[in-house]
Amino acid sequence: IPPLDRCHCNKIINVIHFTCGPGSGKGTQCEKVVAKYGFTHLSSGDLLRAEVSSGSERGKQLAAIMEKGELVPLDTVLDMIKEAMIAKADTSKGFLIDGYPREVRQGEEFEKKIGAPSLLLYIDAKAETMVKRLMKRGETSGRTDDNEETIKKRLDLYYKATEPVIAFYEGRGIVRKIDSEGSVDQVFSQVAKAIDSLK
Ligand SMILES: Nc1nc2c(ncn2[C@@H]2O[C@H](COP(=O)(O)OP(=O)(O)O)[C@@H](O)[C@H]2O)c(=O)[nH]1
Ligand SMILES: Nc1ncnc2c1ncn2[C@@H]1O[C@H](COP(=O)(O)OP(=O)(O)O)[C@@H](O)[C@H]1O
Ligand SMILES: [Mg+2]
Repeated sequence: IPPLDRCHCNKIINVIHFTCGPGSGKGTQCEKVVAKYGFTHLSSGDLLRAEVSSGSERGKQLAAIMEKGELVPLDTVLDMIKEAMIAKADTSKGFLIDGYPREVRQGEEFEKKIGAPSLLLYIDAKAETMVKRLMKRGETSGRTDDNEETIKKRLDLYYKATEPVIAFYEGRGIVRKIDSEGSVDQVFSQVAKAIDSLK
């Protein structure tokens, strides 16, 4: 995929990363942000699951990694996001990148190849809250990674690889920490306040 040419880069406005734990409510909150602000929601997990359901050879390799709760190769997920952003660059009001970065070097690569984020939203949820929500979601999601064993691995990976991302961006003053222990609407009002602070 060609690097983002200058004109596309100029159009990549307002990149907001949603970087928080599995089951913290990223997907739920992104849906509400899209409804209110019209941003383009790109979920790394959804892009990967689409590749898996295409039945491609690459999809099979990705499925094997995802069901173990491990990270897929950086270039794979970054290229998917970049491709999706280029496709929408001309009309997008801003990008909500859900589930990326999941480790510091993903953030660094994103900035090299696409651009710097304006905001990093971090929903702070207790481990037991995330487990409870994912187990509940697993009853209907049909996802191969919403089971007790994989959830535990995803949480371990989150604390080891993803939480350092928050500290990495904290230094730049673009992190907004959201308390997850309220209702979906209470969480969303904090998310909206953080986005409104961008204006
Ligand atoms: N009780 C409760 N459940 C929530 C809340 N936000 C999301 N959920 C549920 O928790 C599960 C995980 O939410 P999701 O948005 O998929 O989180 P993600 O894994 O971070 O993308 C889903 O079943 C949601 O319906 C919340 O604020 N309160
Ligand atoms: N940025 C990423 N880097 C590497 N792997 C990823 C990334 N985003 C998603 N994945 C893979 O897809 C799986 C599901 O991600 P996602 O749908 O964001 O989960 P959730 O919404 O439950 O937090 C992850 O456990 C991981 O295997
Ligand atoms: Mg999600």
